[in-house]
Amino acid sequence: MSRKKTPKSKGGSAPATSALPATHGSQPVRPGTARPGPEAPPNRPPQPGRSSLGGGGDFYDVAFKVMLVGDSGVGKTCLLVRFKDGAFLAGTFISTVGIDFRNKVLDVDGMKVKLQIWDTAGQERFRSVTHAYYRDAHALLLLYDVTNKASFDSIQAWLTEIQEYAQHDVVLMLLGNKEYGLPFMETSAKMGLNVDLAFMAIAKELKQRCMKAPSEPRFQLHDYIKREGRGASCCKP
Ligand SMILES: Nc1nc2c(ncn2[C@@H]2O[C@H](COP(=O)(O)OP(=O)(O)OP(=O)(O)O)[C@@H](O)[C@H]2O)c(=O)[nH]1
Ligand SMILES: [Mg+2]
Repeated sequence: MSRKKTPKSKGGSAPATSALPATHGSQPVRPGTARPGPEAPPNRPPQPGRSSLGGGGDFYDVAFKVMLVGDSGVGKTCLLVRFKDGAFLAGTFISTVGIDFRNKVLDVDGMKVKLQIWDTAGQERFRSVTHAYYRDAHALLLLYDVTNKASFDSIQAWLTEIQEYAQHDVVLMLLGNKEYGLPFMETSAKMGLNVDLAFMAIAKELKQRCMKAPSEPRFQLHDYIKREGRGASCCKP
C-alpha cells in the first residue's frame, strides 16, 4: 500500500458561506483514491490522499473524517485541542464559527491512520452549515456536558439530525465531557458493565476509612477505578 503525506497545516476553517462537502461517501479514503474535485471550495482543507503542498507532512496509509457535534459549550473544541496538542484551552470561551478542522495521524496496529477531525459550531445559527458535512463523515462524536443537563437533553435532537443527514453506517459515539471533581464511571445494569467495580470501590473506601492503621497508605479511590474500570475516569477536584 502506498503512502502519502498529510498536509503540513495544523488545520483550517471553512466559513459558513463556503462550506461544501466532498463526495466520497462513507468509505475510508485511501491515498491515491480520493477525488480532489474541482468542486472543493478554496477554504476547504486538502482532501485525504492528496500529497502535501507544503511538504514535510506525516505519511499515512488510510484516512477518515471524524466530526465533533453537540451543543455549544460542551467542549468540542477543547477536546480536539487536547487530542491534537495535548493542552487544555482554559480561559474565555470562544465559540466556534462555522466549522474548523485538525488532522492527526495515529499508529493503529502498525498502520498509519489519519483522522481529519471536523470541529463544528454548536450554535443553532450554524446548523445548516454543519448539515452539509454530515454525509462525508465516517465517524461522529456526539458530545454533551455532564455538568449541563440541557446539553444532555439535546442528545435526542442531535441523534435525529444525525439520522437525517449522516451516512446510515456512520460510526457514532456519545461522549460525556467535563467533570464534577468526582470519581466517575459509566455502568450498565443490563451488560454488567462496571457494576461490581462500583460497589467494590465504595466498599474498599469505606473499609479503609474505619479500619486504616495510621501507617497504612490511604486507599486511592480515583486511582483504583481508573486502573480497574472499563470506561471509568477520575477527576481530582
Ligand atoms: N472544566 C472543564 N471545562 C471545559 C472542558 N472542556 C471544555 N471546557 C470549557 O467549556 C467552555 C466551552 O468549551 P469549547 O470547547 O469552546 O466548547 P464548544 O463545544 O467547542 O462550543 P461551540 O464552539 O460554541 O460549539 C470553555 O470555557 C472551556 O474552557 C472540560 O473538560 N472541563
Ligand atoms: Mg467550538
